[in-house]
Amino acid sequence: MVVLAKPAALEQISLVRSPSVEDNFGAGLPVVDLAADGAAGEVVRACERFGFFKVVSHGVGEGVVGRLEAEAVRFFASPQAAKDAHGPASPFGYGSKRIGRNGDMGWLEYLLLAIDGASLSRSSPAPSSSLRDAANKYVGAMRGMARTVLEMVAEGLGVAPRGALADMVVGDGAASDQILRLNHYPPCPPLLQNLMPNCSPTGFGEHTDPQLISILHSNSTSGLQVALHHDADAGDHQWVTVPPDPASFLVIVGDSLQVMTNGRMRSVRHRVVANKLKSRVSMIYFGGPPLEQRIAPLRQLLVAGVGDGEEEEQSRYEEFTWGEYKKAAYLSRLSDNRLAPFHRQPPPVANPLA
Ligand SMILES: C=C1C[C@]23C[C@@]1(O)CC[C@H]2[C@@]12CC[C@H](O)[C@@](C)(C(=O)O1)[C@H]2[C@@H]3C(=O)O
Ligand SMILES: O=C(O)CCC(=O)C(=O)O
Ligand SMILES: [Fe+2]
Repeated sequence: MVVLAKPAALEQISLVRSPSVEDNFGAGLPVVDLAADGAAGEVVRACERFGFFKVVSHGVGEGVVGRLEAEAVRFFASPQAAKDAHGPASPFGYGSKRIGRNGDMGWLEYLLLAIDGASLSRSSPAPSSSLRDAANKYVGAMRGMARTVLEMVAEGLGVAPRGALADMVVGDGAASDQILRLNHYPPCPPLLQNLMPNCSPTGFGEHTDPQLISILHSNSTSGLQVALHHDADAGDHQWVTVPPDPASFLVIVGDSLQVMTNGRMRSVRHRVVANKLKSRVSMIYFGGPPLEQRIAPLRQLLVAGVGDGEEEEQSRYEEFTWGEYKKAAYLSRLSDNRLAPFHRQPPPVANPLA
């Protein structure tokens, strides 16, 4: 028997089947033109069916994106010692391979930056003033897009006021919990390709994002896969590659939005597989509410369509605050189903024979 040993650099990083063109999302990829009439309905449909969508006509200038991406590339290309000076990530700062503090590993390096209001937090310093300036402009653009999308979610669901969700994340007075993440996935090491040509290292293991929404941009290197929904929780899912498009963004539904819509919208499981030939660089804005925000279904969704004498829809989740959920999330492994402990048991069905 021939036993193939993984290259040492990849120890503890799981391998997955290398994606092929057949795994690509084809014409069914949900795309929303944010400037089109009826966009709010399209946003809701995509979030309910897939838990994510691609955004075009977003109005974010190429320069804003290009400048931060160039800063990220420059930072990741700097000497290891210079990068390590900004780490280890705990959770903010520079991290390499280690994701979170519970043993998850990936073929990537990253910079996790806290956001305070409309700009980077002074308490988790950026590596340079030029990166900070570029990141602040980018964060401004992401906050604008988060507002537009969350207002469309409210409008499309018939929830008033339009700002009910958006204000939690980007409201003027809200001490919301936002994060900016810059990821760099080097190409798969040639040694592994020679040994196991059909396998690729996991860049970022499968997970759902805990916040309300995430807005993701990547360069033109593929790697992101989403689990097609039907029974993702039961482990019965198909990984589909989302073709990269640097001119667009992806909006991803997070666990908190799933709860606030009482499960109508589903947080989508996603992962990144390292590319065989090229580096992938991604930049993600995570929009979470203030720590004390109650995460529970929006009342108007529970009573919508309830007639006289009818009972309103029950929440499918135990109540919690974002602070409580975040604490539990950061104690969990990446692939855990973080909402499972908060699911309410369905009420017992009355026994007709009793
Ligand atoms: C393993 C982990 C990394 C993570 C915190 C966690 O314990 C579980 C959730 C992970 C995640 C996924 C989305 C974002 O990338 C992230 C910053 C977040 O808020 O939750 C990461 C966390 C992290 O990398 O620290
Ligand atoms: O890098 C990517 O494309 C996705 C990363 C991701 O899912 C995350 O940082 O939560
Ligand atoms: Fe994610």
